Amino acid sequence: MTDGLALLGQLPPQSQAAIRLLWQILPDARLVGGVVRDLLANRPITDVDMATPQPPEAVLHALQQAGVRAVPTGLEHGTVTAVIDAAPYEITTLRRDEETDGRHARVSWTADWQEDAQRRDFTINALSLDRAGGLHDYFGGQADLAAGHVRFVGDAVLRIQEDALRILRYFRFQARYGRGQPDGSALQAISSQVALLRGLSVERIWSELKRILAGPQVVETLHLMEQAGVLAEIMPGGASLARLERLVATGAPRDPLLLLVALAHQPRQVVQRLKVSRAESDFVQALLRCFTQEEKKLFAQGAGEALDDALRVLLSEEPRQVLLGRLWLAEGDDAPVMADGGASFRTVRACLEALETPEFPLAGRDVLAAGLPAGPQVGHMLGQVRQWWRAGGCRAGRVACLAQLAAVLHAQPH
Ligand SMILES: Nc1ccn([C@@H]2O[C@H](COP(=O)(O)OP(=O)(O)OP(=O)(O)O)[C@@H](O)[C@H]2O)c(=O)n1
Repeated sequence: MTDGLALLGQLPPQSQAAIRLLWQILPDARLVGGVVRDLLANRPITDVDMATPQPPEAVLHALQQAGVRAVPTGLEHGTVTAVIDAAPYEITTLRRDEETDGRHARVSWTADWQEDAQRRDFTINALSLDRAGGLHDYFGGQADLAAGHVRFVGDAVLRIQEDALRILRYFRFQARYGRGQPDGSALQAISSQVALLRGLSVERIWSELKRILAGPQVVETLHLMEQAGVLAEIMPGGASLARLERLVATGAPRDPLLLLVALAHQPRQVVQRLKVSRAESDFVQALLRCFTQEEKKLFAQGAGEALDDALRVLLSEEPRQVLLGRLWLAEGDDAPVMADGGASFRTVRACLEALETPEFPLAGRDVLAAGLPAGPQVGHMLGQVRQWWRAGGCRAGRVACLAQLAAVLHAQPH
């Protein structure tokens, strides 16, 4: 028999020690769900879930007896969270669904591992790993994972009706693990249940969509979502894949927000409706600003001092990631009108990457030290010198800026 821990080599040492301790306290517990899938797929582990045939009160008691902090995070669902070295480990009692309305399930405990596996969404998520290293695979999940098949456990329609988020989870796993011909019956089931997506919170939709957009098989997966009528449901204002495909084909970074802008017809409307975070929304708004005709003309000229100056000025205003993202979008859209079919965009990107972010070298105290009394004119004066600094391609250093400040002050009417 292999030691269960021997398979955990890719986990950080802290998690390995925690699981070792939990297996000492609850020897019949198993690792379940995503952690087993990702261990087998050799992928980074995000969180560790365990299941046990012990009822939650017994789990709570055993952990407390062993001196482990235990929080009853969802006793009615059988979940106790052990906190070890400030990291949470969810331990859930094996469950069977008594009834569900698609959002809330009434559950009862069971000691039957297969029954618990049967209520999970996909075969690749229904695997469990015991302390002795035994892998329990009731529905062929290991073979599906190896073959890149995402299959529902049992009846796909029922699984979706239990929780409509599973429609998006299906595509998330498809984008991450899917290979070859997708399961036709799953797609048919999804098409028939697509209206259930309307009952999901926008936060849950966005969280899944972001992960779909980050998946290696994003293009193929979005095509499936389009065919199944899912994209139309979750993208207000509509979506089309051509621009995103061009972006991916040119080798753009797989940034979910960049891909979202390329995908959505109305990206502003989408980020508003999906209630994305403030930082994400700001990033999208910034990506959507277009380069001016003058900037594009400069880009078309290729590398040189004028381009470096223009890019330095842009960098003094906006984060590098935004500018790079906007360049990728512009390349996809404008390559045909550029004389060299987009080669200059590559040059512009390379120049941008090579430049340091310019920092305006003066602050308010320099204006005060130059003799101006405190007040709104300090900011005004700084602004004037900054404008001069930008007009010169943000090249001037501190000494030159101080000289310019003195000159502007001198020229002021007294
Ligand atoms: N709608 C859902 C959500 C979760 N699960 C089950 O609960 C496990 C844990 O779910 P979650 O932590 O949300 O996702 P993971 O599969 O663990 O994936 P990841 O950790 O990458 O988010 C899943 O593997 C699956 O067995 C399910 O059956 N149906």
